[in-house]
Amino acid sequence: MRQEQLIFIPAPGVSHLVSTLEFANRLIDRDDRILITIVYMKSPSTPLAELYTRSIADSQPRIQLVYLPRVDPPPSELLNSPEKFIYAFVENHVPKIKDTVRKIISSSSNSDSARVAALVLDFFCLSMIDVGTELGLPSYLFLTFNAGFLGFMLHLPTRHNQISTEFTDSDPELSIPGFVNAVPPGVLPSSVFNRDGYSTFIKLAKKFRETKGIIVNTFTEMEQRALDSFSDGQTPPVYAVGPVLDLKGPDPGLDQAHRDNIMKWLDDHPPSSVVFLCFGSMGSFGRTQVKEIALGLERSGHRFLWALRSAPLKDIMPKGFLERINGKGMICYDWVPQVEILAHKAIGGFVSHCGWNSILESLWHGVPIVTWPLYAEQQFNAFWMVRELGLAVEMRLDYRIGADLVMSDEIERGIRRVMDGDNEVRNKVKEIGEKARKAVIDGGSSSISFGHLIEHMVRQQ
Ligand SMILES: O=c1ccn([C@@H]2O[C@H](COP(=O)(O)OP(=O)(O)O[C@H]3O[C@H](CO)[C@@H](O)[C@H](O)[C@H]3O)[C@@H](O)[C@H]2O)c(=O)[nH]1
Repeated sequence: MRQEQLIFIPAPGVSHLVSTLEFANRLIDRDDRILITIVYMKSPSTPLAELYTRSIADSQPRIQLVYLPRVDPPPSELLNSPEKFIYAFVENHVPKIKDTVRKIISSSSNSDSARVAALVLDFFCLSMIDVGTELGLPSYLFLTFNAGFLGFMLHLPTRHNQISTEFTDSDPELSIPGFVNAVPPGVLPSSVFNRDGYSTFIKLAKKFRETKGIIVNTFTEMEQRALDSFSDGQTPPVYAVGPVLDLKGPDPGLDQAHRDNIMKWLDDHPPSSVVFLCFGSMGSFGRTQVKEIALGLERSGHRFLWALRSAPLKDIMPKGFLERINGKGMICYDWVPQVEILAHKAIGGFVSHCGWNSILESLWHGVPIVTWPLYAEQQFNAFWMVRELGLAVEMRLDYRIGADLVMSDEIERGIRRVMDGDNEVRNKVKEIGEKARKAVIDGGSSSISFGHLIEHMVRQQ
């Protein structure tokens, strides 16, 4: 049996790795011929991502991890800017590693018993498609975002042909094939309002159609309309293979006592009575916003589990807050086992920044979200879930980190809306969660799509 090697080039953040590595595992489970090489970019700022990637590679002999040598990082003023991060990564970092990646791929020799079949690229690494082309290898995009966002990316070059400058707040709403509603510019990623960020988006968007296929972490039952719009004869085949979730969570080193403490606390509360607040791998707030959240939580009267993810801020909490919430609320200053928490029956709602993994994990467990997007494509995701799919309730759709404060009364209203609101969204979320589980089992839509993808990837040469 000839082995088929796939070379994955993921972005180094944990939230991109979590679905990418789970996808790699599923490919291996599905097909004995497949071997996977992960080309890993070490970064001192992502120790958890490295630990997680190592643990996956250690547990699966058919996944090989190749570390790229460190290169000088892009200037920190670019890396730390939400508008310029994509420009910094794509235009400054990726070019510095291209040669090494080319060498790694070239040295992954083809033989009678094994061949390199394809590259699997993250959105942020899509310009590596040039390396694939030089070496005569097909490239696939593994998109860690949703099909709605894919629709936006595929539409960008059309918009660019008419208006070739970055977006502005006064731009008209966008009409995108496959969308019910026009898209207000306020929900687009902040990078597209910046000249450099916009040019990077256009560059990447043009590459989408050069891929051999686009793999999306979604499922047909949820995003049928958007997915149908890609059968336009111009878009490469799109494979909806999700939800691709690691239900154990991307945190192999998490302290067991911390985990147990949270789970024990949840065990003491009635079903669907606790609202969970967590803002992804990087989301945190300044002191004044933290105080408003505390006030909003208290006024809502609901039990809560709040992943605050910053040093204990006892001095800025409202006076007497920590004593008053005793027993009714739990604040965690550290990473929490989010997937396990969402699976707990005590959780009744989720205040989320709308990262795509968080959304999928929440739907999977039938927990409705109230939207509080912060950066990246999260505003778009909030719009998509609330306005297009009716699968979340709105606190904010277009909030951006560092913008105005979200005041306690708005937070209180948002929490009440998700915890006490009518059951329409909750029921829809439960239903779609069941459909998600069916999609990935044998004969389900994503499982079938997965099969087509493997055929395409390993039989096409
Ligand atoms: O305390 C925590 C915080 C996060 N997580 C997990 O970390 C992942 C976070 O992923 P996601 O919800 O997608 O959020 P981000 O970390 O913000 O993800 C980035 O990557 C996503 C996928 O590409 C994008 O949708 C987001 O906008 C982008 O910010 C999820 O698996 C969470 O379960 C935990 O387990 N515990």
